[in-house]
Amino acid sequence: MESPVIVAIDGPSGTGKSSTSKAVAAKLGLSYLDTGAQYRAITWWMLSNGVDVSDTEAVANASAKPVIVSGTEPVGPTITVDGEDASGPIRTQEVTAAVSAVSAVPEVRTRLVGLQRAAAAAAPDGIVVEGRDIGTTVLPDATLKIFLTASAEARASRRSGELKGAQSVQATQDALVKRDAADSGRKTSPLAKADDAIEVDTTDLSLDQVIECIVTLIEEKRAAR
Ligand SMILES: Nc1ncnc2c1ncn2[C@@H]1O[C@H](COP(=O)(O)OP(=O)(O)OP(=O)(O)O)[C@@H](O)[C@H]1O
Ligand SMILES: Nc1ccn([C@H]2C[C@H](O)[C@@H](COP(=O)(O)O)O2)c(=O)n1
Repeated sequence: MESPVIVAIDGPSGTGKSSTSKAVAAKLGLSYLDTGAQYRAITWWMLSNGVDVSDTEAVANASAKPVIVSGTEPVGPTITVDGEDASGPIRTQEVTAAVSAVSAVPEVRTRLVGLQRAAAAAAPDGIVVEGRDIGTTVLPDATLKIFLTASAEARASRRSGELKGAQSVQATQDALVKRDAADSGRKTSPLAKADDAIEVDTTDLSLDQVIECIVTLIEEKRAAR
């Protein structure tokens, strides 16, 4: 029997990690894990439970409390916090504005990295895991590591399409760049490309082209085993 294939997909915000990872996993019959959703979920719990997210010690002390469960089916990934569906609330502007501060706290990262490694170990045929530190820290022995990039302009224009004009493209771009700087600048496992990751610049590629490129790279890795 073939050993499970583990794919790490990292990169800055809005480069297409979620859309690409879900589609690749669905095409190849693999599980899928959105680790950003887990950082958002713990942030939502902190905000909902009156924890001051700028107080590192308070966040660290509370980090073991929420029960976070991720469903890894790529066509319908789920996330619950203390048994409650969190898929909507974790996408609010309030959570987006606070998530970088919470995810910089080492105790939060230790807790979630444990969940992420457990999910990868439990995936029967393999998994596509997306985030910021998957190739560098969470799954350093992944079969394939991809680092997605795209220009700030392309990423802002993609996100603005989703927000349907609720925010100007420039404001969206400023927020993306600010979050990337915080995620890249933190001490504990910052957003970074692993030395052995393949960089794919998606600025001028359609989503289908990116998906095809990564499926091909996985098939090449499988054939070489
Ligand atoms: N290659 C592409 N061309 C055009 N649009 C794309 C491409 N890839 C993704 N998109 C679109 O860009 C938006 C952001 O994509 P997605 O949510 O997958 O990015 P992400 O890297 O996971 O972002 P985040 O880190 O903020 O969660 C989505 O609307 C998606 O449909
Ligand atoms: N492996 C990860 C995944 C995510 N984060 C943090 C940093 C992001 O700004 C935030 C939200 O992620 P998104 O939903 O935009 O993918 O979560 C991290 O630190 N490490």
